[in-house]
Amino acid sequence: MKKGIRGGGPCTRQGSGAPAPGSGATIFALSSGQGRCGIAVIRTSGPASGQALRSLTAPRDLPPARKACLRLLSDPRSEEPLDRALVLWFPGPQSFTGEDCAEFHVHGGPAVVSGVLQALGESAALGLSVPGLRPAEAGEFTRRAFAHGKLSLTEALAHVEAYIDFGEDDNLEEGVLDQADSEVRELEVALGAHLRDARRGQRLRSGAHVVVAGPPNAGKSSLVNLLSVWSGGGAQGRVGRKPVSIVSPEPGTTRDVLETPVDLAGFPALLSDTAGLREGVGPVEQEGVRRAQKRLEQADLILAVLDASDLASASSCNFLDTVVIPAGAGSPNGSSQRLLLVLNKSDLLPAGGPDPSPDLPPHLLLSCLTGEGLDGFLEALRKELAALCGDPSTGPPLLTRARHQHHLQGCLDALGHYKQAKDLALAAEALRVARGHLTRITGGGGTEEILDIIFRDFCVGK
Ligand SMILES: Nc1nc2c(ncn2[C@@H]2O[C@H](COP(=O)(O)OP(=O)(O)OP(=O)(O)O)[C@@H](O)[C@H]2O)c(=O)[nH]1
Ligand SMILES: [K+]
Ligand SMILES: [Mg+2]
Repeated sequence: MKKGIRGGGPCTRQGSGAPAPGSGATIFALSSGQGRCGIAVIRTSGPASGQALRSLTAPRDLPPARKACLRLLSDPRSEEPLDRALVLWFPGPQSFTGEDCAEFHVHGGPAVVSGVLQALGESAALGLSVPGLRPAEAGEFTRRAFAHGKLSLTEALAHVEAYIDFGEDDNLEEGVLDQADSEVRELEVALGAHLRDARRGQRLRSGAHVVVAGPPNAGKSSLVNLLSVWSGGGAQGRVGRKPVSIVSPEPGTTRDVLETPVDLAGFPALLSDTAGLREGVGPVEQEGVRRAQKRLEQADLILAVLDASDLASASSCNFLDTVVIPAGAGSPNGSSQRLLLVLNKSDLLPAGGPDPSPDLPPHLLLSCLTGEGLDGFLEALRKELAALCGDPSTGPPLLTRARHQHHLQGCLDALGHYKQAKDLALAAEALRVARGHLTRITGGGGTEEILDIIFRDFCVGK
């Protein structure tokens, strides 16, 4: 029954000459197998389907939607009876193609079938009451179904396979390939987005890397301690954690990277305090600066801290130029590193005075000393983390399992092979591999569903 795929030969990946979908014409075709069978199904698709149905069953009205009714079919021109048949009316968009469709289930003898097909064709030729009715091109029903979004990707792949396996007769479903190409492109985009989500899922499980950086004495360690206490529940009245970093008025207090696991608004994070970034210092502090810079590169989120009352200093300007501005303009390595700019020590500014830095990139004013601006800062932080980790309550489903990631990547690779395949057999094989990966993610059901489609639409193996 199954012939297996063909290699090379005339079977190249070229589209059929079938008209573009949605050209407005109403098409008809025998959609069950040719030859002797108990019941033959003749389908129409397009705006004149209702009229076609009425003209063959005159003087009766359209049957109720999607209900099989027994009707006497007769030739609209000669009024000669053709057959007693079951007819079905599928008003679009709830139909196979998405357009108005009609089905005639006639007794399968060749005389009856050709009589009905002829009647449909003649009614068009005579321009009786059914304008624009013509025989369907090969694959045209499927193409229309695609055009109206009626075929899922799995179905599309099944159609392509069916074409390879069974399409050696005249009923070539070539048009389906163009559609499969565009479906594959869409799928590639969607898979790429899901794979990027995979990193977000990892962050959600193991914590985002949040690195506090800035020039010396900006108040980085003060902010780390504040967050650490707050995340320990201090702000909610529970017992706070002990401060972890040494705070002092002496610039260059923090010399090493200090890590604290914290829970920020429900998001796990690894918070790193770092040495103040400056040049021209002794070897120990220099090493601290080197480590700070290394840690910055690994950050998912940079909390950039400046002293709001010291924005014009060389170290502030240098930090803005080398860290803040480049991150704002999109990180150099194209990663999804984010940055939140905090102007600390707002208590040192004149009360209610103008923003000291209207020219800076978007920023928040905060005082670690008085707690002023803390709520706004925490809310901004929560948003950043939600963007990084994916908000489980609102975001897209996260890929948290490595197995999913593996199969998505496998599918994406196979789609790449599909696009490069010069030969239809290789293209189909790539699609099989791609679909195999997908069904392993979605779990079961795939093969049965696909066989269903093959048998329904291609009437193979009756
Ligand atoms: N007025 C005021 N002083 C602050 C504020 N935050 C921190 N300070 C003070 O600023 C000084 C430096 O604070 P740190 O937290 O040690 O600053 P740092 O950025 O970690 O400094 P280094 O580790 O030396 O780079 C300390 O004396 C803090 O008490 C604030 O919001 N307002
Ligand atoms: K300090
Ligand atoms: Mg410090």
